[in-house]
Amino acid sequence: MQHVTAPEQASWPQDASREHPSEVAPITTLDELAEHASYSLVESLQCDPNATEDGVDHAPRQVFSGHYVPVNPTPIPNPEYVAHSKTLFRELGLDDSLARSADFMALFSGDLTRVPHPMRKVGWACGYALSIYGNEFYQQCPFQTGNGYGDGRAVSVLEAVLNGKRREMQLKGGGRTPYCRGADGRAVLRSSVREFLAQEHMHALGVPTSRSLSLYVSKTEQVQRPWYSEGSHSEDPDILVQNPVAISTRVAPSFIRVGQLELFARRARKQEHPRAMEELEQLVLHLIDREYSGEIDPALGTGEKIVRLARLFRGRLTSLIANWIRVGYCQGNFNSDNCAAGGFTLDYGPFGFCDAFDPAFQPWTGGGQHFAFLNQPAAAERNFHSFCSALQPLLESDHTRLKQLIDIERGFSSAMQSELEQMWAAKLGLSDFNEPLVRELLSLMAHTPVDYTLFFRELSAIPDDITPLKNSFYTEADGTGPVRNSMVATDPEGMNKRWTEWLAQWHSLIDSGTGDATPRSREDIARQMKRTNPKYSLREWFVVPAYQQAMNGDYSRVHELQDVMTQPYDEQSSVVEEKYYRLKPAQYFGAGGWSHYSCSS
Ligand SMILES: Nc1ncnc2c1ncn2[C@@H]1O[C@H](COP(=O)(O)OP(=O)(O)OP(=O)(O)O)[C@@H](O)[C@H]1O
Ligand SMILES: [Mg+2]
Repeated sequence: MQHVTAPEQASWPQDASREHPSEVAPITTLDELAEHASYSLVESLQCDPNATEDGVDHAPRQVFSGHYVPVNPTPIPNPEYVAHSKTLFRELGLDDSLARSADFMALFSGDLTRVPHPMRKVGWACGYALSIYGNEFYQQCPFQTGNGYGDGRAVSVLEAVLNGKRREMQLKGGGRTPYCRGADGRAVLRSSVREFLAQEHMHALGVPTSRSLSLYVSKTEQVQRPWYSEGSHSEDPDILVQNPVAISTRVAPSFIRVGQLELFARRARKQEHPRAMEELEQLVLHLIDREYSGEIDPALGTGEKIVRLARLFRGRLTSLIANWIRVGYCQGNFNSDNCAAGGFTLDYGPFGFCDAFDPAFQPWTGGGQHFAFLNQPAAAERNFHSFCSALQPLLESDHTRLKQLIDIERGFSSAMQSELEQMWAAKLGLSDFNEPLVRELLSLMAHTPVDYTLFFRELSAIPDDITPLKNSFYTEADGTGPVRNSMVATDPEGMNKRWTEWLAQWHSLIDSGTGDATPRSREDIARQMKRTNPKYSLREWFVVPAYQQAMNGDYSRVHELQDVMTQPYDEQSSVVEEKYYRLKPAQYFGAGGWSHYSCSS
């Protein structure tokens, strides 16, 4: 797990050599991949007793108990290869040729009928509950009970141990499940391209995340989704568009969400059935096994494991949120059902990367301010509350540990604060957090306004005066976008003065080396800052042309973005720089689909 720690250690890009499989020859066939299949979830957890074995279970219904439902994915017809992640293939020990091979493609476009033994011919979907900003919801369930909510279009198809790590592979858009709530179970190419690119970009940024394995599109099946007409500035979509359906496969140690623990805790609390408490405990122990086995000794008793789990998840979650803010990422809809209990980023639907810095940046119109960019620490705290509440029933008779759990929950905001302070210090090349410096910076950044990514990258060169920083300032005086009412428009001289004063203060801090055991040169500091502040981020206005072209069968832009965005800290070529190291053009501010969206699926 990456932590925002001392600047010397703040080297977020993953060490590629660690990801490379050992000398073992890469897997080139599905038969070889099948040898690694190992289904811990279905083997150790409870199946819905009302489920059919063949997984033909595609209509909305209530699932009252059990951790999973066997579900047969619905393949997309006439699948075509769009992309695969070479980086993840290498980590898993898969040969690139597999991605275009017929049987691999069949499996990861939803056809399990021909998979080799011991792969299972049926996938599985899980139920989960929803809390929005810490408040329990039932309304989203068609039965108003919570029993019909969960993986509505996500179907896991494989668990395998590859290169010594257990991974689950989950189709997104794999058709209807009992949790589909009457919807089509599909994902369109647009949203699939977004999620596919974003997952690998986040990994390259050094932010824990689910990963992208593959992306296939149907050449013949399309579905309708609400969207924006060309040039629309409306908040809500104003037209319906036909979109090809696609299946992307994501990979993680598990897909257990905070909402999933909540579902079982709610049942246990209400004693909905005789095995409810046991099912909650099984799920929690399974989570520990899948996500925390390296840090929690299996020999410990359950109570102690639970306390350690809470402490570890708190550490991962606070580090995750600090990393999101470090790279300008807004999840957009950080409910408990989009919060992975393993502490990594999950569900790239409503997300966006900040262009013009705004603490209230929120690309998803349905998300509200509570899930906005700098409110994410507070949203995470609510999810952590939901997480701890779900563990509580298991400690009811163990007062000492219950008290420890409560203390861990209470400590969230100071743990979060400390992660944020280390993150801001690292972004600024400092060893210590300096509150007035950061406060003034955030105010200046918002009021100027500046481009979040460009600003920190320009600053990373440690300029002598503010001239280079101005490359990151939005200056169009056309009264649109972020410039309206900004300092650039209303008080340019005052703005220059404040920036100059701020820069002088920052210079004096980096040159004084406060907090450093051995003083660092400006070159060292700049190097560290450039590994903390990415040069490239996956802005929506880069992704739109990529999915638009992909909808016409041209995937070259997707591949180009994949390439650029998986080396986000590197300078890259001048061609790349010209194209992707840029301020967002004024016409995209406020444009539906480019700056905001209400439908993310
Ligand atoms: N087209 C669809 N058909 C069936 N269920 C859907 C569809 N779109 C979304 N859902 C379900 O609605 C719920 C909320 O949607 P949300 O946008 O969070 O999900 P998502 O992007 O599909 O999910 P995930 O969190 O799995 O990445 C989820 O439980 C999801 O499975
Ligand atoms: Mg979701």
